[in-house]
Amino acid sequence: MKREDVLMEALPYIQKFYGKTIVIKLGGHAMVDQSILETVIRDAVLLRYVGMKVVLVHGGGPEITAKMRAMGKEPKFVGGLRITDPETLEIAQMVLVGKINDGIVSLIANCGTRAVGISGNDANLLIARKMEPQRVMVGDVVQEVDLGRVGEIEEVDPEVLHCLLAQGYIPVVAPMALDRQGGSLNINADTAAAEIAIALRAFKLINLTDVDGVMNADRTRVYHRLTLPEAEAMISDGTIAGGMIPKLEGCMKAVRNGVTSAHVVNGNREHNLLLELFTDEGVGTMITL
Ligand SMILES: Nc1ncnc2c1ncn2[C@@H]1O[C@H](COP(=O)(O)OP(=O)(O)O)[C@@H](O)[C@H]1O
Ligand SMILES: CC(=O)N[C@@H](CCC(=O)OP(=O)(O)O)C(=O)O
Repeated sequence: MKREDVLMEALPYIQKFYGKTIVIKLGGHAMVDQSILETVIRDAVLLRYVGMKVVLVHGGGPEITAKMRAMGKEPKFVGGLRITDPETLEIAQMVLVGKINDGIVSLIANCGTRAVGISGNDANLLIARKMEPQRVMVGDVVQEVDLGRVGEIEEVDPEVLHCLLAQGYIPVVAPMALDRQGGSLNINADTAAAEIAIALRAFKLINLTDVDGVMNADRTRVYHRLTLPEAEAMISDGTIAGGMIPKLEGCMKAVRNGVTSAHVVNGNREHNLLLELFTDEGVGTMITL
């Protein structure tokens, strides 16, 4: 395809998305290569300059895991959620807020754009309550597992994001929340991104991760489009596992609550964000009603 054709293919999409809000979730597994991360950030800045309101929500699971191991702690997950004792909460806060959030803001600044890093703790953005113990199968027996300081989002106050977007800043959000007593809770970043997309009445939620999209059970095929019933069936029959569970559940909740489409895209391939948004065929999985 000629270079001018590429630009012309993008035009109807640029027109359609102009002025719309897009929430981009940057998964920890999509941030392992610094040079690719830099291209993702440049793509996000481009979206901002073609008129979209861009909000970034980031994860950092692999880095939290690495830091825990370095401190002699073995991470444990239930349904893709990290069991978070008080020490793990401190590590998560340090990694997510102190390191990753700050790093993304700096990368955006390097692209000549102003970003503001916040966490869900700021300005009542995310209010959560401690998650109820989860039932898990251990052998043939159902056991209840307390996840510790893991939060379930109860309320989102998007005012701070509206203010930042109106002033032209790119908000960069770390997935923490406060409970009603002012204590911090660890929030899965996919869930945080979905709730923020809903509260902002975003047009799109894009999940950047390390696989080409939602795949079948033996991981040989990527689904380019999924409806809610299809996605639900894949969760029930166990095709969806680990970190993909909160991701797909977040996408489904977003779509059920007014977000036009939610996407799962491989963020480890350069410019996939632009290709998903601005080409006819896209590159990942698009989830719609
Ligand atoms: N059906 C599925 N299709 C694609 N990926 C899946 C599926 N089920 C589980 N996964 C796993 O989900 C992972 C992505 O979730 P996660 O590790 O939490 O990523 P991130 O850190 O980007 O949020 C993939 O690397 C893959 O191993
Ligand atoms: C409760 C819970 O699991 N919180 C996540 C927060 C970070 C995250 O979600 O990072 P990814 O997007 O890279 O997976 C965690 O501690 O790993």
